[in-house]
Amino acid sequence: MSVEEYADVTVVGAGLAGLVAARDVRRAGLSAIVVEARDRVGGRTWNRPMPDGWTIEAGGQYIGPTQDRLAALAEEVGVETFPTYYEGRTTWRGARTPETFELARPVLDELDRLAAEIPVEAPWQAERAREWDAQTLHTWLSSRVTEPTTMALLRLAFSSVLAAEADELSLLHVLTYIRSAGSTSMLTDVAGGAQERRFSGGSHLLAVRLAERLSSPTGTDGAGAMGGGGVRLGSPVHRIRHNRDGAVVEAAGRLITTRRVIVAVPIALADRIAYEPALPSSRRQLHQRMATGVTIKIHCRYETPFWRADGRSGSALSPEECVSAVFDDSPPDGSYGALIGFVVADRARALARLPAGDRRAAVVGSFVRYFGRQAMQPTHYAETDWSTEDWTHGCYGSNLPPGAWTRYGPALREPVGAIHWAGAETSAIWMNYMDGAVRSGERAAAEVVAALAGTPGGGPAVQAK
Ligand SMILES: Cc1cc2nc3c(=O)[nH]c(=O)nc-3n(C[C@H](O)[C@H](O)[C@H](O)COP(=O)(O)OP(=O)(O)OC[C@H]3O[C@@H](n4cnc5c(N)ncnc54)[C@H](O)[C@@H]3O)c2cc1C
Repeated sequence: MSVEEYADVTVVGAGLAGLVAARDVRRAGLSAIVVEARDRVGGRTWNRPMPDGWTIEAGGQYIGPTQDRLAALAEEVGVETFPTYYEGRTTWRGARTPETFELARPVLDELDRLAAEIPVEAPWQAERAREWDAQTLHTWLSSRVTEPTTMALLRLAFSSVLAAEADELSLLHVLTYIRSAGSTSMLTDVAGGAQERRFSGGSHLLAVRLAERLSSPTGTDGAGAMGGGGVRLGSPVHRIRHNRDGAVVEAAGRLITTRRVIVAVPIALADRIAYEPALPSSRRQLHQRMATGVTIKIHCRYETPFWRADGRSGSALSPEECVSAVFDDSPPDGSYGALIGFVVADRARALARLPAGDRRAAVVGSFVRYFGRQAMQPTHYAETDWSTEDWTHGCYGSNLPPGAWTRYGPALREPVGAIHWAGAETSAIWMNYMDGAVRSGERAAAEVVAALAGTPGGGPAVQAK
């Protein structure tokens, strides 16, 4: 027996995108139910409790300049930020020549110039869209860079940002990504870039507090009355029956009749839901091409941030190490030391094939080569392999291979009857980032509210049974 419910709007997915969409729908006086597969909210933001009593920020954690919608949300729910520790020198490991970094600069500048030609809302309409979408980032880099260490550096920069190798990515996708963030340096930098600040208590608090407000029995969020609804955990949606006027959303143990649906899940996961009638072919094909990145996030905790005494920032990079990017993740008071490391793309695929003991040895080995023998014995060690998370499949976000943006890009945000699309992947600004997730939720809610304005309520045209 399923629980039968009604809501003006049903949101699939209680990540930041879905929760923000529900907030805005309810602010417009409509009811909204958020249906979430996991037994927690937050999706790719996650204060993950570890068995030995510590908590790690396993998912997205940084906020930077121009991420204004995320900043506004943090202010609204009372979560403060603090600067990422970045004093001292960055540690580099790997072959380099005196020109390695110098030769990369003009290449990055050219990418920034090309990205500026992209219409942010419609990359497929760029004048050179077909030409750029017909090649991988690697093909393009190979036509510009002959010096091997510069090539390795550039491949490292993009694999760190997109969690995919340069030969997996359409050049148009990479340019779209750069355009959506503003520039390559916005993507890669700590100071002045996307890694500039962290959230006190973790970014997961944003989702937790939003969900608390949505579930509040008083039905208010401090900004005026809200429509009813709430968040239903442990309810994976497996089917949506829909037409122009409404839908029935079927989740484990639930049947929700609704006037509009907002699907706010990673695009690859949107394909796990059955749609009746079937989605248009362009939308379906987009689902099948938008592949998640591959990342294993590492946390190592130490008694002290010992690298600081050595004049090191705790940031480290290497095209040769298993852990190719590292940051200081210690608390603001430095009361203990913490490093986070990112194992991405081909390195993550290789690491995931090893048994647990060998994985730890490979990861800690990288930290030791970066910071010396003191890194050998972390007091705590954790890996989060997002590819094994059944309701995420990979991270940080999703990417398109050659030929997909120009063929299927227009389907990215186009509603299908009563179904609207949100999620960080659908944002024109800060695509694949938390800020993009917030923006996408706001956009999808505005679409739905506009679509329902002036239409009579009282139940959809699709029957529950
Ligand atoms: C390791 C890592 C590091 C990152 N670093 C950063 C960073 O520093 N800064 C930054 O801005 N971004 C970062 N990101 C990306 C950022 O976390 C995401 O872009 C953002 O959180 C996505 O939010 P979302 O709501 O679009 O999707 P999600 O958070 O993925 O939410 C989707 C929700 O839908 C649920 N779901 C899926 N399928 C179903 C179904 N069938 N039925 C019901 N529910 C379903 C999922 O369980 C999930 O809760 C990082 C991500 C990861 C994983």
